[in-house]
Amino acid sequence: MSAALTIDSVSSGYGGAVILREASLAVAEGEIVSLVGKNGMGKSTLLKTIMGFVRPRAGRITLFGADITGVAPHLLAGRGVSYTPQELPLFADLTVEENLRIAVDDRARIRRGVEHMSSYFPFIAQRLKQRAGTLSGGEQKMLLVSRTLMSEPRLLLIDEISEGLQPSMIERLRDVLLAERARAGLSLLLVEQHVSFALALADRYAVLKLGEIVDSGPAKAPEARANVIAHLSV
Ligand SMILES: Nc1ncnc2c1ncn2[C@@H]1O[C@H](COP(=O)(O)OP(=O)(O)OP(=O)(O)O)[C@@H](O)[C@H]1O
Repeated sequence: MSAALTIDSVSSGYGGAVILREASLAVAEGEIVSLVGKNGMGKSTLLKTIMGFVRPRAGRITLFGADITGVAPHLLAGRGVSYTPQELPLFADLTVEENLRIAVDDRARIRRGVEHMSSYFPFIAQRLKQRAGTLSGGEQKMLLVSRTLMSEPRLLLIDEISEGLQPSMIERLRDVLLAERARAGLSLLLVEQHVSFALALADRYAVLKLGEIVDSGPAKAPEARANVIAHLSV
């Protein structure tokens, strides 16, 4: 399997603070990797460094074989990667439909995309004219995931999407992301605190501790859950 993403000995940080310390991780094409770790270990920083919001100080990042180390975020758009940050970047005053249109500019694709996403999240078809800011927190997250999927990324980076979601929404989200992987061969790097969701969705987990990947393994191995919980509790 060829790599969708490789992070090779990448260091980065903010001002004088070094956060990522020669972190290395790869996501194969079609693979789902869950990145777990305690608060403040650098998980979001890793995603932001991949996306060029934080400049790498050392190391190399490749996307589908092309070197993207230090490439600015706006230049990454159109290269098949899509990023869902922890903060919800929706336009609160725009309608559901207008928010979805941001992902695609072709009318036929918008129509097909809205239909497809509504098959996953029926509220979308029912609330196309509702302002996004008036949706519930969970619905806003589903709208954001829909918008991201409508851009048909080959690699999706998602930061803590399960936070604040009720169990049935989390299960729905897991099913949707697995369905999209099966349908479109999507690769996924997921930052997650919700261990059950992280392992149920992923092929592989990786643990980030003080800016380094300190453990990784198959997510469905019998010992995976205990390993991850041990890392999160010490
Ligand atoms: N813009 C910033 N400027 C300075 N320091 C920052 C900035 N963003 C994050 N940090 C610091 O970098 C460290 C890693 O933060 P990061 O958000 O990457 O961790 P995380 O593992 O995603 O944590 P959490 O699980 O709490 O979201 C933290 O100490 C944080 O305070």
